[in-house]
Amino acid sequence: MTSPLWAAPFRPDPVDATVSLPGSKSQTNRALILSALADGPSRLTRPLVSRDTTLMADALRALGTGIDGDEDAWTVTPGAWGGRQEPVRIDVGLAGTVMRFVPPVAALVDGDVEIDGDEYARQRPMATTISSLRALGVTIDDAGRGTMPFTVRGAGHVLGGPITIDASASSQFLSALLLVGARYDDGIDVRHDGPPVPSATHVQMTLTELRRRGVTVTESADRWVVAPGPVAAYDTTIEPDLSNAGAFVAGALVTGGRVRVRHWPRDTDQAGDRWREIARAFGADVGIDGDDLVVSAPDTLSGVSLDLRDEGELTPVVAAVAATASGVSTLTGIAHLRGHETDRLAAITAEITRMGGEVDEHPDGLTIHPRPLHGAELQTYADHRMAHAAAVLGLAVKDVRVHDVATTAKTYPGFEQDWQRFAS
Ligand SMILES: O=C(O)C1=C[C@@H](OP(=O)(O)O)[C@@H](O)[C@H](O)C1
Ligand SMILES: C=C(OP(=O)(O)O)C(=O)O
Repeated sequence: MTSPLWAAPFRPDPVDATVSLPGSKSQTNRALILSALADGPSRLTRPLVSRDTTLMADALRALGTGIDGDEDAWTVTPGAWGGRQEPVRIDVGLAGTVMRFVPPVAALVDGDVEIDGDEYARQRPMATTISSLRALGVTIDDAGRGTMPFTVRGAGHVLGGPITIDASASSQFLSALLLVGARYDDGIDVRHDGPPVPSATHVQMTLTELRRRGVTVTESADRWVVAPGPVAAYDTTIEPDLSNAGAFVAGALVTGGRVRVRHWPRDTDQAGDRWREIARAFGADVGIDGDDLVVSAPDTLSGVSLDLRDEGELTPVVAAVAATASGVSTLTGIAHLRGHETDRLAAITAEITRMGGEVDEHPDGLTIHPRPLHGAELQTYADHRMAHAAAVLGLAVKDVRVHDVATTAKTYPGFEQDWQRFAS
């Protein structure tokens, strides 16, 4: 079900706001997976409670994990992996982390686990998940589709060992195997063969989270080795989601304003930390004040030239800012965004064009030209980040109405209310 048309708040003068963000999706879902595989209970403080993380928690519960608590903290109690289990069906929604991270874990139960998701999820790339599990000896029934729905017929354990995959369509194929690898009999030794793996920051986050839990993982060019062994229980506090913070930084940029983002972590693997460099590239003044990030926009935004391969998820909001800049912007390294929640390169091009903007769509990027923009009804394609981009454009340009802003609940329930407050 989609939400009614939303009149995005317009702000003709500079915003000056302070915001606090909900927790990181990528950290929460990694912490859930690793806690479910651990040798004892773990506590997650300030987890993100959103559609993607609820789907992950429900998936792990279906596989025997105990997850209890409230919005402030969850306790994750691992089940006994390897036991016989009745057939279950897992709903992955449109969550890449759930659809790619859960099947290699489902292979550890002795029983059938059906994996399916939203209608559009069936179009997201999944062939590498299916072929890599098959190469590791796991039986998968996908009726020859190479996409969802499919059934993992787990045997209670996975041999693991050496495997070669092509993770160029999504880093999540690689992270998925690394996250579970310690619990495979021989660990996992993954080689990547293909065009570059995107989202290096997310792969780094996977390695950091494994090491925090005592897992031995080594990396060299295009090869990652996880030793078999226990995953230590680990209590963790989830950082604020910096990719979602990007919408607010962008809101300050497009209005010539200022934003203070509370509790910006000093040392983080989050892709959104790149916003510090991105805001500077647009001409902003960016500083750390105590625990906070403070971004002050220039009077006129410069065009930017950015390779976003390692932080592709930032692209829709970066593109929205670029559409309001005074110069041409080029965003490159992002062919893999065509397999995200929607084909984001096509979606960004269509929506900015709808407002009178001009975008050249390339196989692996976008060129965005400075053009006067006008109000329009913007589509969001069940994509939370297209909704954030639409909100940013609506702040800068009068009369923007947005279809299905509620899709932001994928990673940020309450976005609409927080944005309204930010804009007023
Ligand atoms: O591992 C993760 O948490 C993610 C990895 C990235 O996926 P891709 O490599 O498919 O872009 C990113 O875009 C996604 O939002 C989250
Ligand atoms: C690509 C994204 O999500 P997912 O985890 O569904 O791949 C995203 O959040 O931008």
